Amino acid sequence: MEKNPTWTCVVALALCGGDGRWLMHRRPQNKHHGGLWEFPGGKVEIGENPSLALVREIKEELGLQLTLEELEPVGFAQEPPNATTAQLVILLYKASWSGAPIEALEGGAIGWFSPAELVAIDMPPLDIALARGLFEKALD
Ligand SMILES: Nc1nc2c([nH]c(=O)n2[C@H]2C[C@H](O)[C@@H](COP(=O)(O)OP(=O)(O)OP(=O)(O)O)O2)c(=O)[nH]1
Repeated sequence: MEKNPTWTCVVALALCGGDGRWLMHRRPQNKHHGGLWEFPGGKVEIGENPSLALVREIKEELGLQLTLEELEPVGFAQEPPNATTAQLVILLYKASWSGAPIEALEGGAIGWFSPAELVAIDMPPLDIALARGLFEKALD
């Protein structure tokens, strides 16, 4: 069996506001995938629980204190195996938000999008698959 021990686990959040729009974060220009819109989140650290990693990332990036109970796993996407770089595996969770306005605390920008708008913005390849899976029923 071929083994790929170098994959990287990323956790990401699909956050739905009270008006049915979803939050996306625009990556700072100087980063990998700079300028593209992504679900907020980040890399899971070695030995870290994925849901706890997402709670940590969202606190750092958006200043929101989510609880584990609020996070619903809704899908995942993974890069094809690749001999030269670590394969990304993204776990997507869903939560709702109707509290105070949110800002991007670590650079970049945030935006709120309807499902139809969200699937049309510029995103990294894995996010296109995640967004389509998330809104499969809504877009039919
Ligand atoms: N947070 C997040 N990252 C994503 C998404 N889609 C996607 O391809 N990625 C990639 C970008 C990054 O390479 C990696 C997440 O790492 P990160 O959010 O901690 O970003 P980072 O700036 O620390 O990563 P990097 O500079 O090392 O690339 O996953 C997404 O929807 N959300």
